[in-house]
Amino acid sequence: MSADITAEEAGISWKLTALVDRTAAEAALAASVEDAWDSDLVMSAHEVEADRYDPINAGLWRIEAWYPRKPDAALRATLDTMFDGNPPDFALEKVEPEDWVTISQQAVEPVRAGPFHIRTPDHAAAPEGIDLVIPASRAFGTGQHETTAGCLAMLGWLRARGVHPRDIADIGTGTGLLAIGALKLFPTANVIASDIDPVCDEIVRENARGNAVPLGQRPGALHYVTAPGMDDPALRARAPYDLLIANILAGPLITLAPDFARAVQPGAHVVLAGLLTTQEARVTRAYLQQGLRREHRIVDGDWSILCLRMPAR
Ligand SMILES: C[S@@+](CC[C@H](N)C(=O)[O-])C[C@H]1O[C@@H](n2cnc3c(N)ncnc32)[C@H](O)[C@@H]1O
Repeated sequence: MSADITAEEAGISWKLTALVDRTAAEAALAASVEDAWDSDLVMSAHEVEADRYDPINAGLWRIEAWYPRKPDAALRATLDTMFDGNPPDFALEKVEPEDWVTISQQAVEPVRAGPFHIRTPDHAAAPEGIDLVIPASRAFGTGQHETTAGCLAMLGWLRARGVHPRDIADIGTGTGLLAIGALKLFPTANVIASDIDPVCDEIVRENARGNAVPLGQRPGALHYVTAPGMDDPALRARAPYDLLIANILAGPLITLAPDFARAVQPGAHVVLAGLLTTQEARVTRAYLQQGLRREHRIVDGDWSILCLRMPAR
């Protein structure tokens, strides 16, 4: 690293780990969403399962958190908020930069999710199922993750119930997989996909071409924009949507609830993912407060995938 590049710019981050009881873990998760999620700390918590390597800590919760800078006063203040002035002793580990997305996508095996079969170009098409081809890339969304697979399964569930959306938005599209899947299921829909990360622009376009999905602003085509949340003229102009999909994270999903509710029409479905089962109640509450109703949920491991609906007039 050269002297004038900061550790953060070089991609170095710090991982914090601690074991706490369930009450402390749940209070910290709640605070991470409601009070401090806009800090740079990203946190998850999982109950420690009893196994032969760790029988003693079974029942405790392992908190894992990542911070993009060397731990500082701002981090201490955030942890004080999360743990009500009494944070546990965190073990600290420096994490060297790696292209985690690409690494996690190497050697990915084909996945079945709802009516879809997702594979890389190295694998053969399956004899049945809607074939989606997504090569490894620097964006999230190969179908391997529970949240992506759950969203695809939720699209299949909607289709099986006779839902035929015409105006679809996929917010936080990553590789574009959900938007492309939506177009395969609903081939005459207007589909717009967006991501806050500019790297997705080229990747979504390549994946659209690789799956014979036309790009453009007409029915049956995919339009892509780089934007945070709904903050883009094209996203606003195409509203109201009758299907909005967002696989992001619990904190942003809660913050975006009013924007999403404003962007959908009566009777519209909203598919949300990126939330742990422990975060489901808080995310659901944010959307119920905006007038939506619960329609369906899929739970896969620690992850919940929600389908909510704006009541028809
Ligand atoms: C978990 S990935 C999901 C990718 C893909 N939709 C899938 O289901 O696999 C979340 C994506 O949301 C994007 N994202 C995060 N916050 C966002 C925001 N406020 N607005 C738009 N995109 C966001 C990230 O850059 C990332 O690509």
